[in-house]
Amino acid sequence: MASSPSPTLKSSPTPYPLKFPALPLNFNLFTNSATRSLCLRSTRRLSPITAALSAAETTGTTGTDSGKKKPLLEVKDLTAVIAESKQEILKGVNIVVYEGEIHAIMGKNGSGKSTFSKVLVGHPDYEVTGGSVVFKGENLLDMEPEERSLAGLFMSFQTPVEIPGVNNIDFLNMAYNARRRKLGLPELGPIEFYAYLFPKLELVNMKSDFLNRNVNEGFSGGERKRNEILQLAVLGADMAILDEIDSGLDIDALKDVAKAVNGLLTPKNSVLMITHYLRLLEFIAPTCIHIMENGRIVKTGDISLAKTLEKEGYKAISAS
Ligand SMILES: Nc1ncnc2c1ncn2[C@@H]1O[C@H](COP(=O)(O)OP(=O)(O)OP(=O)(O)O)[C@@H](O)[C@H]1O
Repeated sequence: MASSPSPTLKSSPTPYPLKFPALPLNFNLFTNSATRSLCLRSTRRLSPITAALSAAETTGTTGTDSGKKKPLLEVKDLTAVIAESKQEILKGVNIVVYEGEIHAIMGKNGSGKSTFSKVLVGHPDYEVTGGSVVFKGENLLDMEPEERSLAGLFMSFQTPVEIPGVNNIDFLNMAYNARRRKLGLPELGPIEFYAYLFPKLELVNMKSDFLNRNVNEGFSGGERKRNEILQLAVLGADMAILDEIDSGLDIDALKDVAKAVNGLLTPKNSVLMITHYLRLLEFIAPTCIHIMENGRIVKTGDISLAKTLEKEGYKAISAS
């Protein structure tokens, strides 16, 4: 993202062993105009850099019209089952995320939000049974999980995993260098890497002690979340999927994480975040909020949807 030298980096070398099934997909791009019109794209709160670039856009100095943004992620009629039991969880998800946008997915427990994000990154627990996913113009479903992350997809999991015996800085250095190798760039040695890493630590307001601890081992819930954002800051992404990044965070940590995410935003990258609470959305202003119910997005709107939810609960907006 903004502070990363490379815009398309991987969250963690998650070596999912299973091959994702290739599907007969329609490669045509599509526009979900109904969803677009329900989002308040003009009211997104922007980071200072983004705001400056957007201001330049409106005065025409960059030559890019924000109305002509490219779609980054296009999901059409996506259905998926649990690989083992074949139970259908996603029952036709439709969503389009354009460059520079922040989308939030909310929904009752068990509605399919995490499953959707895990299907996007190619988690082997799920099998896609229909629909299409186009990421940066390419068929995402045809890519291996590692290729997806190399293509610029980052996912911060709801429960970040521990990696015993591997310390944080070595892990980050290894993952970052793996990415540089893929890009044909020289690897960074420990000293150079530390110089690159240090400002990212400041960005997430994380103490350097955490670098020498094993990845997530003994980390509190909040520290794990902060560490996930550190990985995002180090590795970068075109699209960051943040699954309940706010859970377990105290108010100061929430502000730090939100500030870090906002600081990583550029007009070119996007965030898809899953949350239950309005409070995160007050710090990271979303372009659109989608409500997921029973494996489908049943409503799309602006921040007022989250405010209604907070006040009245899901009965106020339920489709059923
Ligand atoms: N690997 C799995 N094995 C068995 N059931 C699963 C699996 N993955 C998802 N499910 C089931 O699918 C449904 C959707 O789960 P998912 O985690 O996507 O919901 P969610 O909307 O993210 O919920 P929450 O808000 O509680 O995190 C749930 O009923 C869950 O138990």
